[in-house]
Amino acid sequence: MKTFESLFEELQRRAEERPEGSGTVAMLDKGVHAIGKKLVEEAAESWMACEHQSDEEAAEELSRLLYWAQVMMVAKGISLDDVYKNL
Ligand SMILES: N=c1c2ncn([C@@H]3O[C@H](COP(=O)(O)OP(=O)(O)OP(=O)(O)O)[C@@H](O)[C@H]3O)c2ncn1[C@@H]1O[C@H](COP(=O)(O)O)[C@@H](O)[C@H]1O
Repeated sequence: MKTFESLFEELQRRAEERPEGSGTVAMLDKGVHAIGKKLVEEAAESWMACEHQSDEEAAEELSRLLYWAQVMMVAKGISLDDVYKNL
């Protein structure tokens, strides 16, 4: 199963290798403003799912929120350690 750490490594590899068809690469090219909009959108969808939908749907939305947080980290060059030291 994928973990937070393994997804982050995968996204960093995408940024380095820039494979054809990667949605992550496309969004990294759009930049922080566009990524920020997706981050906020998924945060709102996570909130709504947690209030009004099933636990499974809430978990799905929350997984997307984590993905977009990671895309933002890659875009900004922020490492896992940079984030973890604040936890
Ligand atoms: N975990 C994710 C992931 N979670 C969310 N998303 C993106 O976030 C979007 C949000 O989904 P929604 O259902 O909310 O769709 P939406 O808001 O209607 O989507 P849009 O039409 O606005 O894109 C999805 O369409 C994906 O673009 C993800 N995109 C990629 N990954 C993983 O990231 C890795 C790299 O992916 P690629 O860069 O695409 O190869 C792979 O392991 C993928 O599984």
